[in-house]
Formats: sequence, structure tokens, C-alpha cells
Amino acid sequence: MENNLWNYIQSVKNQSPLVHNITNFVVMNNTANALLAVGASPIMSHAKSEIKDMVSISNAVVINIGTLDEYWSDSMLIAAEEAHHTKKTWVLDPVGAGATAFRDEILSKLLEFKPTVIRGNASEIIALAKANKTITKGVDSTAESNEAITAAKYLVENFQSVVCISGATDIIIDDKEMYFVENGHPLMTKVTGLGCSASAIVGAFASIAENKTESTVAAMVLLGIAGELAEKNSAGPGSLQMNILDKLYNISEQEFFENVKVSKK
Ligand SMILES: Nc1ncnc2c1ncn2[C@@H]1O[C@H](COP(=O)(O)OP(=O)(O)O)[C@@H](O)[C@H]1O
Ligand SMILES: Cc1ncsc1CCOP(=O)(O)O
Ligand SMILES: [Mg+2]
Repeated sequence: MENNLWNYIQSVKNQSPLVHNITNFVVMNNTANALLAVGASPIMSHAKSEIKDMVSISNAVVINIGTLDEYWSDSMLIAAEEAHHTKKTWVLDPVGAGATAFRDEILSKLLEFKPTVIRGNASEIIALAKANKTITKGVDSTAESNEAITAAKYLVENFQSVVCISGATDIIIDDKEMYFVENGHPLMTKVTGLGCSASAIVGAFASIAENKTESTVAAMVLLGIAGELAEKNSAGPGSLQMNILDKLYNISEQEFFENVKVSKK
């Protein structure tokens, strides 16, 4: 499996998929730079009048509700509907799911367009599945990833999505398998936008692959290893934010195979 994961990393560099992001103000720059670092081509766009055209020219759409409002939520719904109907890869990042009724209302509508992949932290996945109205502490998780497995399975079953629960262990679930990625570093939780970057990178990887589950695993392994290796050269979250971009860009085959930690159940 590890060889497949490395091959996805090369394919993204070679194909440079165009990834359309309707994302939050906090992380636009971070996620655009993360996509460039892995070899993809980002475009951030949310004007209702251009959404359908943008979806049609893109390889993937990433919808991130971090700072949504009534205008942006309309744009997101247009994009999700267009991606669904044109069978375009699209990723949902349910930032702050469960925190407000407005977010949950928009998320319920977005789910109807069956995201290819849903990537969120454990609290968000639990809240999204309404398994338990966990009060997500803003955008940070108050639960461990394994506590969200039941909720993730509910989303897989009801929306045919691949679900990635991120955390100390990233858990990637589809209707057949469950993957566990042990890469990453706790300091990554102190850099805003790394979860959003994970979702954007998942969009790039899933867009170039038939196997949406395995390509999602590859994206999470890449980000996790980049975080681990970057942390070794970082004095804190400020330098980690920059060093992780360098490692996403220049990770070597040796660094990948020496550090990858993934298992399947
Ligand atoms: N405790 C941890 N140990 C190692 N890696 C972590 C930990 N928590 C999160 N990560 C990594 O940080 C990145 C962001 O995940 P997460 O913090 O769960 O997303 P979000 O920012 O959306 O809450 C992921 O690559 C994840 O694997
Ligand atoms: C702090 C904050 N508030 C709204 S979006 C956002 C960024 C969340 O980024 P991530 O989920 O990657 O930590
Ligand atoms: Mg997040």
C-alpha cells in the first residue's frame, strides 16, 4: 500500500490538479500555499455568478464552512449541487459543526449533495452525524478520533462519502475498510489552518485518483509526515507553519518510506 501512497504524491505533482476552494477568510492563504506546495493549483472563488463555470474547469471543489455567511452559503450550495450533478470530486470540511444552528442547517443541505470526502476533526464528525449534539469548542475538537467512528460510519452509509476523522490518529473510513494513520505532531493543532489544509490537499489527491479512500490516506500521510519532520526544525507554531510548507514541497522518497505509519482494519 505504501507504494501506492507515494505514487499519488507523484501524480499530484505531475498533474497539478486545479482545486476550486470556497473556504474561510482565516485560512485562504495557508491552504492556497499548501496546495501549491504539494504541486496542485489553487483557486479561491465564491461569487455566485461564476461558481458553475469555476466548478466545470476545476478538478476538485473544496467547501469549507469556517467563516460562512448567508451569501457564501448560497455559493457553497450552488457549487455542491454542480459538483454532485457533474460527478466532480468535492470535499466538505465541516468547520465548527455543532457550534451553531446556522452551521448545522447549511451542513445538512450540503450533505444532500453527497460529498466525495468529508474531512473533519472528531467533534465535527460527531456533530455532523448528529450522533450526539457535541458542542464543538469553536473549531477545535473535544473528542478523540476513535470516538467518532460510529458517526463516520453513519455518514458513509447515508451519503456514500469517504470520511476522514483527523486527530492524533487520522481514521479514514469507507463502506468496506478503515485506515489508521499515525503520522503528525501535537504542535500541528496550534497552527490554524492545518485541518483546512488537510481538506484542500485531500481534494487535490482525490481528484486524480479512482480510489478516493486510498488517495485520502495518501494526503493525510503526506501532511502528517511533513508536520513531524517540520516540527524537528521548528521553535514553535510560527516556524512550524512555514517549515511544514517546505516539507510538503520537498519531501523525499526516503523521508516518506522511513516515516509512513499507516494500518488497515
Ligand atoms: N494530537 C495530534 N498528534 C499528531 N497529529 C495531530 C494531532 N492532532 C491533529 N494532528 C494532525 O494535525 C492536522 C490537523 O488535524 P486537526 O487538528 O484534527 O484538524 P482541525 O484543525 O480541522 O481540527 C492533521 O494532519 C492531523 O493528523
Ligand atoms: C479559527 C477559525 N475560525 C473560523 S475558520 C477557522 C480556521 C480553522 O482552521 P482549522 O480547522 O484548519 O484549524
Ligand atoms: Mg478544522
